[in-house]
Amino acid sequence: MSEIPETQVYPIIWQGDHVLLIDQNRLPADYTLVSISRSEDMVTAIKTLIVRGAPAIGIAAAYGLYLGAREIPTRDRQAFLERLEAVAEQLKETRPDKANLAWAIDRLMKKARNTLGAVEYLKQTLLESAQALQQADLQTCYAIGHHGLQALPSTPQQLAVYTHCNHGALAASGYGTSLGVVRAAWHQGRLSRVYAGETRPRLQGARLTAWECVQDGIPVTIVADCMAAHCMQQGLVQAVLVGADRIALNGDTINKVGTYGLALLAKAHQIPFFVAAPLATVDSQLPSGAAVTVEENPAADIYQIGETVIAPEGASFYNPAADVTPAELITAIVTEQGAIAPTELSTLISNAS
Ligand SMILES: CSC[C@@H](O)[C@@H](O)C(=O)COP(=O)(O)O
Repeated sequence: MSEIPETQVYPIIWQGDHVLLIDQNRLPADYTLVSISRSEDMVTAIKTLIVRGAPAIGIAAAYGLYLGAREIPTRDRQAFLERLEAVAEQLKETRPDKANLAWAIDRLMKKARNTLGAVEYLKQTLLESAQALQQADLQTCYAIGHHGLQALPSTPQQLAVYTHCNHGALAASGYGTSLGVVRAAWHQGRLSRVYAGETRPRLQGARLTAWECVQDGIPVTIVADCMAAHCMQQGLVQAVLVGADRIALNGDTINKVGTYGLALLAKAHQIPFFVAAPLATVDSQLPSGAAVTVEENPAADIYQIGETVIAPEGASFYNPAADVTPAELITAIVTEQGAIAPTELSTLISNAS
């Protein structure tokens, strides 16, 4: 693997007895750290998108579980595990679309149940497990960056890529999934520019992806979402890179609303469309995306921008958080184990488990 450049952005920082989160709602205007000492505050931070992006949410929730465990006074192991289960459920309900959330919580709960010893020891084990998860995710992001770089079209020598939402360092433990591929390409001289779709309504592309690119000196052009087709038609981009909230076993991918439209456009313009995500984002209980229902976000996201109302009274609003991209529109899914065709995913998962 080529040398891994350092990234300066770590959205979740364990500070000895509490967690610091970069407040992603305030970027890029303000770089503010929010201190989280209680599980309940982590629940709020995830629900309000202070921390966001599927892998980052998984890690934040893992720390949230430890913070919740710390608050449980009993020394009785069974009673402790029962109360911990309730904390786990509360965390899992925060943003259920994100596969990494249940994945992380289930892993820690299994660890707690299978660890022998006193309650205090279980608590310490939960903290160490959350930290290990965070470290492993960073390595995963580096591996995704490496494999994604190999999967990019070999010509032209320098590519411009189109991205949607934010799947960068801010959305993981650092470095990023799809934006990890961007970083790897940039450091290998294979990237000319990122076209960051602004990603209405919450503007994660304009606010967060563009901010990360600027921090790293990566040339970035922000476009409104409605300009994607035009950019492709004009030959401005040679690949589309997105992340994933959840991937079904057949490769159907649930991600920020707008992803499906981009996949259709990429196919129409014969541009490769890559999904980059850790295997933790694959839901082994989900055979396909056919029956998936997605979260809906508040109507206010649509009828106002900041504090300004932009829509007439009397209109109604529809604000799905995500959409489903059928596997046949995806050129490759880039995981920490390599870039594969969506049809190869179920075999990879059964070999990994
Ligand atoms: C590496 S993050 C992958 C996805 O979670 C990402 O693409 C995305 O859609 C994030 O949505 P968000 O609603 O901002 O959490």
